[in-house]
Amino acid sequence: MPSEQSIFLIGPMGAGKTTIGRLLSCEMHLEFVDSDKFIEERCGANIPWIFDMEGEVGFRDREEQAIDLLTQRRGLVLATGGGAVMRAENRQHLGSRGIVIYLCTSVEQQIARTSKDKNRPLLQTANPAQVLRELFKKRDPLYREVAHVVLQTDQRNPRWVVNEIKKRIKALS
Ligand SMILES: Nc1ncnc2c1ncn2[C@@H]1O[C@H](COP(=O)(O)OP(=O)(O)O)[C@@H](O)[C@H]1O
Ligand SMILES: O=C(O)C1=C[C@@H](OP(=O)(O)O)[C@@H](O)[C@H](O)C1
Ligand SMILES: [Mg+2]
Repeated sequence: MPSEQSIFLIGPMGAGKTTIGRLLSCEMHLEFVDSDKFIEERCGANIPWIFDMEGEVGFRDREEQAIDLLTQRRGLVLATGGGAVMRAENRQHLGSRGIVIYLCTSVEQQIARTSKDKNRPLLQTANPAQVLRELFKKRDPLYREVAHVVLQTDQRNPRWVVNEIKKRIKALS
């Protein structure tokens, strides 16, 4: 892969985008950016606060700006937020500016990985599994539309996922 190529991780909450992205960037000696962290730093507030004060639309507007800026950078591993694929502009930027990896996972695994974390506003409900199932129905086709590589991560440890991504990227060239 040309060294300046960027890698964009997409997929639902708890798929491991942030965790895998950080590890992958170390292994490949690329810069790592998490779009949620980038938004929080630019805004000076955390994601729950942005959802509270500006609503989901306010967050999505910030996310769209972040995705546009970050996908223009070269040599980056970018972990996106799970809803980034909802806007067509984001899909266009992700799909055309780098290699897009869809990290898939089951709702059961998502619940296991996210239940102790209170920083995902969409999951602070009585029935997060139901929310995740509905989001999956809407978003899975969008993840697949934009992905160059689709990888199932259930029961796979982060090290395995990173190695598999490296293999799959090599196979693309
Ligand atoms: N492949 C994996 N195996 C085991 N635990 C994982 C794996 N991927 C992520 N995790 C754990 O799941 C939680 C959520 O991961 P995170 O990277 O924040 O997901 P995302 O950014 O896709 O929402 C973290 O505690 C992380 O350590
Ligand atoms: O799926 C979503 O709509 C969201 C996913 C979160 O990121 P992770 O996928 O990294 O948890 C974060 O962007 C925000 O809470 C909304
Ligand atoms: Mg994340």
